[in-house]
Amino acid sequence: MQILDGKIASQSVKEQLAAEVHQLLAAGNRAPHLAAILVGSNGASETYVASKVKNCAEIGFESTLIRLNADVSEEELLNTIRQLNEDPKIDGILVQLPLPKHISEPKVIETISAEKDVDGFHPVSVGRLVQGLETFIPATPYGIMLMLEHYKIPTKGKHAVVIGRSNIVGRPMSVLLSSNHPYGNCTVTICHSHTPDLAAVCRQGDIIVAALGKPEFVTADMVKEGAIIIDVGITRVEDATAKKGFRIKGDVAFDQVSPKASYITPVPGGVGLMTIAGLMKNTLVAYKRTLQ
Ligand SMILES: NC(=O)C1=CN([C@@H]2O[C@H](COP(=O)(O)OP(=O)(O)OC[C@H]3O[C@@H](n4cnc5c(N)ncnc54)[C@H](OP(=O)(O)O)[C@@H]3O)[C@@H](O)[C@H]2O)C=CC1
Ligand SMILES: Nc1nc(=O)c2c([nH]1)NC[C@@H]1CN(c3ccc(C(=O)N[C@@H](CCC(=O)O)C(=O)O)cc3)C=[N+]21
Repeated sequence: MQILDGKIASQSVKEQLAAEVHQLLAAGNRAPHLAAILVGSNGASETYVASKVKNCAEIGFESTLIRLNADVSEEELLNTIRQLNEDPKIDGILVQLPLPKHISEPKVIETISAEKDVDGFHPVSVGRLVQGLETFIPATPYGIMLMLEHYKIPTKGKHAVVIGRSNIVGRPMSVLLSSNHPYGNCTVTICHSHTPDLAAVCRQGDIIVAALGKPEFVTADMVKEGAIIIDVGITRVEDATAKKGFRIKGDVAFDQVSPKASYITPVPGGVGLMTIAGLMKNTLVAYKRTLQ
């Protein structure tokens, strides 16, 4: 069993990005610039956005964090996005999800200019992904592909079982794994809450991507010997003995599943870090298009 270390793999991606930014700056160009919008304050979202801002600084990107109150009107949020769309100094725009209930997420996502949609959530980006055209790939599935690439794990011809069909993880993941991509060409089964006998489906998986948001859902009896296990889940579970009063748990029962796996991603320290690397790569692409 080998652990797929998100720290090592994301560091390698970020070093490549930093080197590229260094060259661009030396040639007299401005720095790539990511704008992140955070509506309200939610502990987990705060952590992710802070991490995105910190990663931008590490690789030489500029970033702007725009904080809006939880009771901001939908129109005000849309206007903020429109201003960023028009701003030539901004290359990528990200609106942290989830949003408060009174705001329509699809409306917000469609308002972001497709050229700056570094999250890859815009219908144009999704359509291009499905058609196999060049596009912004949603950061988490992109990060998983980068992880497979870093560790050179062959996927061709394998049966991949993806648990979860969300727009941000499960659905785009299933599209990528089934696509004609160097780390795709899998036969994919996508599962959700109406899948009968999920355990039996999982046991057929040479690769399992767990993205359902239920801590330690995938247990050893659901996993084929030698399977590749990608754990996307991030759930904060209260734990009085932990430093911050909570622990982060993945969707896979790591201790019992890891002895059966050929490769497995830990949580934390796995897919989450690759997600940020994917976002940074998308931002650099958006930036480079503005130079042409
Ligand atoms: N590491 C990272 O970078 C990221 C981690 N995450 C984490 O990944 C997890 C999933 O996130 P996200 O996709 O946004 O979550 P959603 O809640 O949007 O989607 C969850 C999906 O899992 C399915 N599901 C839920 N329960 C079951 C079940 N018992 N059996 C089978 N399928 C089930 C749902 O089915 P149905 O559609 O039928 O409701 C749904 O399709 C969360 O823990 C989240 O925090 C998310 C983004 C990035
Ligand atoms: N518009 C939008 N884009 C997103 O990409 C997006 C989003 N909304 N909403 C929420 C999810 C979640 N997400 C994560 C990013 C980084 C880690 C991450 O860095 N995890 C680390 C640290 C975990 C921790 O300490 O909390 C790890 O797994 O080791 C996790 C999860 C991005 N998301």
